[in-house]
Amino acid sequence: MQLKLENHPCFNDSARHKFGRIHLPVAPKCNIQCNYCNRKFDCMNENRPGVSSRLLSPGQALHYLKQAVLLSPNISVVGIAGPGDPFANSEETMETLRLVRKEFPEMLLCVATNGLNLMPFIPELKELEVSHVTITINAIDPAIGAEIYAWVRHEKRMHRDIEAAELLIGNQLAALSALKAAGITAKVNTIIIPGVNDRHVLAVAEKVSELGADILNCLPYYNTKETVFENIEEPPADMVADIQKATSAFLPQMKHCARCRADAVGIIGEMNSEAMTEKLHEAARLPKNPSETRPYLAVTSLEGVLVNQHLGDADRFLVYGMDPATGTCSLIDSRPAPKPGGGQHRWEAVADLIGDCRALLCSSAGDSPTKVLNTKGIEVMVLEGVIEDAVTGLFKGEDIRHMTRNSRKHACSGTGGGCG
Ligand SMILES: C[S@@+](CC[C@H](N)C(=O)[O-])C[C@H]1O[C@@H](n2cnc3c(N)ncnc32)[C@H](O)[C@@H]1O
Ligand code: SF4
Ligand code: SF4
Repeated sequence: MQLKLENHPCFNDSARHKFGRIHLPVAPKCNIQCNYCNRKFDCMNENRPGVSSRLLSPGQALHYLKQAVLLSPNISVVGIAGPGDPFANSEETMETLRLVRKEFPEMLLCVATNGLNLMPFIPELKELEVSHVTITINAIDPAIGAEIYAWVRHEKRMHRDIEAAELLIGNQLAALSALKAAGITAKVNTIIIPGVNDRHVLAVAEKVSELGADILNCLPYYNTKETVFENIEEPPADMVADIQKATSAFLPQMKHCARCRADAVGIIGEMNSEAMTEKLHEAARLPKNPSETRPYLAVTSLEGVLVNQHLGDADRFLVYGMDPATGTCSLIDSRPAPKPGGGQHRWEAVADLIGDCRALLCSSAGDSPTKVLNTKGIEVMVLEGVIEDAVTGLFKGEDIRHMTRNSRKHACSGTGGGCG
């Protein structure tokens, strides 16, 4: 199938009023922290990068896409742009791209990334005919990069200061060259941050043009609360225009970027419609794999109010269901746990016991039971808090990462979403 590359509304100015894009919010985590990005808040009226009203699994995303194209048949591009970084969630990202490519052979595929972990995936992106990739490159000088990035986490190691910026910039530039070698159209996003990199954008443009970038998107930084840069003013329009003019000596410019949400859908610049938002929320309420029928959630709890018991200590599993008519959750069963001992067999018995549950919620769990339950299709979610809040949130497809115990370890596994 010949893809119609000219129909991408972000890369082709003349296509933007005719064709729409859809962002599938399947990538919540990020592997770096930009000092201007906060993905914690979502307000449906807020149109900024890094926010998404729901998160989807790859299966849910495919279901949503099928509904979305019925409502908006002019969608020509499926993109993954967060809410975090596609390649900090590489399994979910690649699985989503595979599912979409299989079901929609004519669709343009697009990803927007910080580029840190892009390189290993370029061969498969090429194979899947992902035609457009955006890398956000805000600096090529590590001293300036060190002011923009609080930290970078790569291959299980944390990096800070100049070392972090050097690693990130090195990987970004190498990935850009590799994208071009693979024949993929590459856009570079550079966020203009007054007093930080505004005098450096020209140098970025020159370097990325040398490496073969196809188009540059110099977009104004958006002032966002609860970020390191929250006291920096947004750049005035004339600063943005001057930078775009100067950098056009090196590269064609994208000037109509709307700094979209990670769940943006439809024509660029228009708000998501209510009907579309309802489809997104509906998809998020489905089981992670929508073709599975596992209607319940299992919980371990000492007293039946809080998720507060280690899986290994559970003497019974509380099973919760949701009444789709009323949207209310209730306890439907309490199932005695198999007796301790028996190693692997005990966990297999637990998996059978709660085989109608899509996930087990507990305050901690060992690697071995987690593995057995995962293999049987039951997700083990380690979290703490009120049972009712957790199960209602999960059944409704809401973001409950504030309850997960891992979320307290790394600031950037917070909520939210956006693209480039
Ligand atoms: C939310 S990110 C998701 C994709 C990927 N993590 C990245 O950074 O390219 C999408 C785009 O939004 C931009 N962005 C995030 N917060 C922003 C802000 N406060 N102002 C302007 N652009 C922002 C990012 O720099 C990136 O170009
Ligand atoms: S999601 Fe994108 S913009 Fe936000 S911290 Fe990660 S890389 Fe930076
Ligand atoms: S954020 Fe900019 S590049 Fe990304 S989809 Fe919106 S308009 Fe296109």
